[in-house]
Amino acid sequence: MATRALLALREACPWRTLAGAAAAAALLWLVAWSLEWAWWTPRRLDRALRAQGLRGTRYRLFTGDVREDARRSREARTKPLPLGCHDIVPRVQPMFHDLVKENGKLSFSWFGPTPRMMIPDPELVREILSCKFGHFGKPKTARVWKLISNGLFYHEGEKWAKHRRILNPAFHHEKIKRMLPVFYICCVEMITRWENSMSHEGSSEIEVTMILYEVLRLYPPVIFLNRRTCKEMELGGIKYPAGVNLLLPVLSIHRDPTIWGKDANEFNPERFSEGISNATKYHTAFFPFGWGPRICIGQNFALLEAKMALCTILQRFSFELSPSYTHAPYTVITLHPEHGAQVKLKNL
Ligand code: HEM
Repeated sequence: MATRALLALREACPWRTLAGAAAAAALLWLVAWSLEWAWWTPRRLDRALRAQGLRGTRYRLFTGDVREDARRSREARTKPLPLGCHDIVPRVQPMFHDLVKENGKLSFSWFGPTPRMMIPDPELVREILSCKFGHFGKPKTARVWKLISNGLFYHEGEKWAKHRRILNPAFHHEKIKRMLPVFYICCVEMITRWENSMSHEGSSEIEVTMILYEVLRLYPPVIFLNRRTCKEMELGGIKYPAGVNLLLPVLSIHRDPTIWGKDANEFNPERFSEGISNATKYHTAFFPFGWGPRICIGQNFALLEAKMALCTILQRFSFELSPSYTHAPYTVITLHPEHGAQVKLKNL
């Protein structure tokens, strides 16, 4: 009776049957895709890494270690560091610090459903960053995450753009086009002033450069670089399957005592007295601007600007840290002081 009624209904409106079948197929596809993305792929990658003797954290469904990482960072940020302490990894990257303590230097954690392998060896870092064929590409943001973030931030972004256009007409592209020649003249003037001051000051550039290098070693603005294997790749005798994130820990390599010596956590610009390549036996142990084909295109500009600023201040003022300064380095995209860096200037 019921079957007959159903058949009668289907005959009356066949498009409903088709729509129902399409919805069921889409649902099935979504379930299969989610299972593959959040469960089977992480399980397969986890097995492949552990089979080669690598150790790491246990995979947690969907989030991996992201929530635990955030919790440890919040906890670490409650405690500032003593003044002059440059051992900042436990505060800035508590999750990676604990990972290495528990599982050794060559270990992995989970960034969502993707394993994130730590590569602490500067020679391997060089191999990864020098690759020109895209086998170790920069990881792309997942499409799902892009959709979510576009949805979340679309209105804010639109408001921000309007605000910029209304309140600050300098952001209009016509204005920027007209500003370019002036910007060019300013740069030429800045370089000429720099060259003149260097011809008078003699060796002071080499002092300032060494200081900047040492600051970039202990406090690199970019504390790690990320790459992703796009196919199975062998590195240091280990086979990494496609889809593994490789974390190149700039901050940890820059202060590793096996590379920099016992004074790795001390501020000693002298170590750069014979240039970067002679500061350690590893050429790529110092890479605040990255390395290889994707090296920072702004590094010379950034260094020149910092040297100019430092030289201009040092010629006119002496300065010391203000008593209100708290040593609390932390990262929001880049590494910087959580409560600012207050200094007291005195006219020379
Ligand atoms: C102290 C200042 C700076 C530091 C520490 C720094 C650091 C870096 C690092 C580590 C990378 C490589 C990222 C990677 O390989 O994944 C990079 C890339 C880049 N930087 Fe900088 N940077 C600085 C200043 C600048 C400035 C002033 C500019 C522009 C004028 C700039 C423009 C770029 C661009 C466009 C890239 C991307 C290059 C590419 O992917 O091919 N940077 N930067």
